[in-house]
Amino acid sequence: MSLETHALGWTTGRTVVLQDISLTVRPGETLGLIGPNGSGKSTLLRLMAGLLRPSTGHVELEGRPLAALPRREIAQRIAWVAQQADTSDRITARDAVELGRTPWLSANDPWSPADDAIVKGALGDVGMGDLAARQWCTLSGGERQRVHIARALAQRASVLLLDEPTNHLDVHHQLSILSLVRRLPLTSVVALHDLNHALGCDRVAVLKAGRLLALGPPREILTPELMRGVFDVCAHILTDPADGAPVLRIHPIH
Ligand SMILES: Nc1ncnc2c1ncn2[C@@H]1O[C@H](COP(=O)(O)OP(=O)(O)OP(=O)(O)O)[C@@H](O)[C@H]1O
Repeated sequence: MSLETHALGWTTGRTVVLQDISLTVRPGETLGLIGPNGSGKSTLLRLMAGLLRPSTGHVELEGRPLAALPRREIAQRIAWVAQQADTSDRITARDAVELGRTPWLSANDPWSPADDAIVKGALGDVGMGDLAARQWCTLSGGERQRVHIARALAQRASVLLLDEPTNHLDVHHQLSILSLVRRLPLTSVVALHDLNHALGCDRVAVLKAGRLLALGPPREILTPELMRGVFDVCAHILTDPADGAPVLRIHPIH
């Protein structure tokens, strides 16, 4: 399912946070969203998710304006994993993942064994099957993050929007979650700080000060010049002699 932004902008008070963002997320691709702190990544994701109303421009889902779609349909099509989301409710990990099925339930479509299977599968996909019965408040930050991702997977949406999903995760789970996202037959947009993770995306979009600076395959976009201009670092791509994979070496300019 394609997701497009057309001249999208968001202003709060006198601050222009995002300006003139036009891009197409292609069906099935994983698009990495990168940029320095405060460049507008979360704001762009929230606009794409329909959680914020654009000040200018609009978002289209499969050619239809997001603003014209009913909330329930948006929830069936777009799953969103926030950077930080918490709850003080007394719920288990499984309860949290079951919330992902909400957009699909109705009086005519009550909870069924198929929903149980989807929830179980999603918990297993993020390696949380063994902790399904644990109370939310007893989970570590990384375990909570994995449950959030499982909740989004259980939603069975066609578009997955993730805001720094590797936050709190140990290196094993960072890699397994990102490779899971890449393998899923979904259209995904992932805000990332680790540029080596961005190298694994189909394409990257680079934001700076609320503007889209570049969009394309990571090896073409992440040039030493761009990395210096956007992130104020020296960086170049090396090739791992073991398997030929690209690796970004990053160091300070001075
Ligand atoms: N509600 C708001 N009111 C005022 N300023 C805001 C608001 N929301 C976002 N901003 C500002 O907009 C800018 C972009 O914020 P955003 O969270 O989108 O950036 P980001 O690229 O996701 O940053 P980070 O990498 O630090 O998570 C920041 O300067 C932020 O302070």
